[in-house]
Amino acid sequence: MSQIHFVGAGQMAEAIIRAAQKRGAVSASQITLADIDDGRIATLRDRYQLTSALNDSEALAAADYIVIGVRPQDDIDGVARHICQYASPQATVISIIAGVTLERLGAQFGTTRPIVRTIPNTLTDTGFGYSGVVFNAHVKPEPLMPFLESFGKVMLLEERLIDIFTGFAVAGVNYVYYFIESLTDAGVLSGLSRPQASKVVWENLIGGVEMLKTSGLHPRQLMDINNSPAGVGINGLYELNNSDFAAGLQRSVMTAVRRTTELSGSKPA
Ligand SMILES: NC(=O)C1=CN([C@@H]2O[C@H](COP(=O)(O)OP(=O)(O)OC[C@H]3O[C@@H](n4cnc5c(N)ncnc54)[C@H](O)[C@@H]3O)[C@@H](O)[C@H]2O)C=CC1
Ligand SMILES: O=C(O)[C@@H]1CCC=N1
Repeated sequence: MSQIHFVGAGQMAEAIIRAAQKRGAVSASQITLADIDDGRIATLRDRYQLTSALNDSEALAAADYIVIGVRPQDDIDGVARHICQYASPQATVISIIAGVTLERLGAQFGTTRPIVRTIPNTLTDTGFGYSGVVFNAHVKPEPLMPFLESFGKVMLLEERLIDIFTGFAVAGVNYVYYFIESLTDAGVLSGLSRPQASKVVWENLIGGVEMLKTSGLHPRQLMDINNSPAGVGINGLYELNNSDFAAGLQRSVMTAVRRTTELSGSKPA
C-alpha cells in the first residue's frame, strides 16, 4: 500500500485506520485525512500519530487510494468534484458508503477510474466479520488485498448482492448483541446474577458455533439432541415459537436491506 487518503474521518474510517495500522497494512506516514470537522482530523492525527504534513490538495494529488467514508446522505457529488480536481485519474477510489452503486460512483469519480465498492463490518478490531467487496473493471485487486483484508475477511460479491449483504451481514451483528442482551436479561430475570448469566450466554454462544462447525450438523439437529421428550428445552422452545422470534428477525433483516437500497437514492434521512 502506498499513500492512502480518507475523505470523511468518522467512526468507520477510524476503525479501518486502527485495524490497518495494527495489522501493518499501512503506516502512520502513509495516511492522510479530510473531514468537514477539523476537530475530527486533529483527534485522529493525534490518536494514530499521523505524521504527513501535506495539505488537502497535496494529499489528494499524492494519494494512490482514496477511501470515501462520508454517509450516503452527505454531499457525495461535492466530495467527488473536489477529489477529481486534485487526484490522479489513476488513483483508486474505495467507497464504503452503504447503498451507493458503482454506476453512480463511476458517474461521480470518472468511468475509467478504478473504483472499489466495499461495505466493511464493524468487527474490524477482532479479525472476524466479512466485508462485502466489488471491483469495477479497472481495479487491480492484488496490491489492494492486504489493505482490504486488514479490516475484515473479504467476501467478493456480485454487485446485485451488496445491499443484501449490507442489511444482513454488516448490520447483522446488531442481532447478536441484542440476542446476548435479551438472553442475559432472561437469566437475571430467572435469578442468576448478571455476571453469572453473562458468562453462561457467552459460553453457549461460542460453544454453539463450535458445535455447528465441528459436527457439521444443521442447527435443528443439534436442537433435537438438546431436547428430551416433554422435557425442559422443548417446553421453552414451544413458548419461543409462540412469539414472533423468527419472523421478527427476518423482517428486521428485510427492512435493513430495503433501507440500504433507499439510501442509494440519497434521500435525506
Ligand atoms: N458505522 C457502520 O456500521 C458502517 C458504516 N458504513 C458506511 O460508512 C460511512 C461512514 O459511516 P460512519 O463512519 O458510521 O459515519 P460518521 O458520521 O461517523 O462519519 C462520517 C464523517 O464524514 C464527515 N463528512 C461529512 N460530509 C463530509 C464532506 N463533504 N467532506 C468531508 N467529510 C465529510 C463527517 O464530518 C464525519 O466525520 C457511511 O457511508 C456508512 O454507510 C459501512 C459499514 C458499516
Ligand atoms: O447503519 C448503517 O447505516 C451502517 C451500514 C450498515 C451497518 N451500519
